[in-house]
Amino acid sequence: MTQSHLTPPALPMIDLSLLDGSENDRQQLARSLEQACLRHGFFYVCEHGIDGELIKRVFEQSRALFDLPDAQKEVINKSRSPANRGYEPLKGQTLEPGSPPDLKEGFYIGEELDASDPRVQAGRFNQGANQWPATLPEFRRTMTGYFDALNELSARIMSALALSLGLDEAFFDDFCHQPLSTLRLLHYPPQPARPEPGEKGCGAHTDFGGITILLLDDKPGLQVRDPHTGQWLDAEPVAGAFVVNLGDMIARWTNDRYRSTLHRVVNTSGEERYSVPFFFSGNPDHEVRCLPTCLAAGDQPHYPPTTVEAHLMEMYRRTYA
Ligand SMILES: O=C(O)CCC(=O)C(=O)O
Ligand SMILES: [Fe+2]
Repeated sequence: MTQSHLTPPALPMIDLSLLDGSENDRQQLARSLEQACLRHGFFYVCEHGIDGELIKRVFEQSRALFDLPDAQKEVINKSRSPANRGYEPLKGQTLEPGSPPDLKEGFYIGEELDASDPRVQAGRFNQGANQWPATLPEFRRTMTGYFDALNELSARIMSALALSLGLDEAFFDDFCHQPLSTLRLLHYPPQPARPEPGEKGCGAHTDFGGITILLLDDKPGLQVRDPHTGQWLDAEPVAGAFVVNLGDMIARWTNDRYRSTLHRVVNTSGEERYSVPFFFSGNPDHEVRCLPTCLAAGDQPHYPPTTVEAHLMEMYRRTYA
């Protein structure tokens, strides 16, 4: 056994199967999730029910995509898509203002909506068709299967979050209905021997939306800033578990009781690193407002109500400005 197996993970582990257990189990889940959200806003989730074979295929297809010749990736460049779907080249995003561009390439997938869908006709934010790689026959089916599975998993995690906040488990059902979700494939080449000052795989940032479910390969690199000590913790991959983190919307719901947490990636593994974040942002029309259980008597909400769509548009505007 190597040393890393003996070191407990830096972040708490949440067993999601407790959601289907006894009342005691559900209380245990609620309390451990509450602690995880208050302490880090970042945690591992195991017993999540997602098929390991599907996860294997997602990584295979992701690798195959990034291995395509540049010319084939260019044909499906994200800049050709009104819904922000497709390929984002290396250094295409700068998540940490003032730092060099991120040393990663990416690929964005969302719900497949054709031009006749009312949401597309109305020009709603990020809604539309995907751009699929023509030369990878298994890619679309694999990613669509994973996308659907993670929408369901997200809804379960939202139920658990509701319990952790003293709410009915169905509280977020309206939020979870017809959600706006983004599946993002990422590839981080090894950092160059002499990186630019401040150069990272992914600059320090918080995620915009509701929750993020992050699938990691076996390479380290993800670092999470401890909100209480300011230290950067290494979030090592744990086989069979996802990393889940709270996005910026959570502060609006909870009046800053739960917060999103800064994180970044520095791929010093010396090898290629692949990860697959899934951003669950919920129903675009859902109104995000201070939760009844998060407003003590005499307190005022720190944020005015907004909608999911308005919140996301504002966050995108700031990052890609
Ligand atoms: O690759 C990772 O481990 C993290 C990616 C991430 O934070 C993001 O895409 O928002
Ligand atoms: Fe992130």
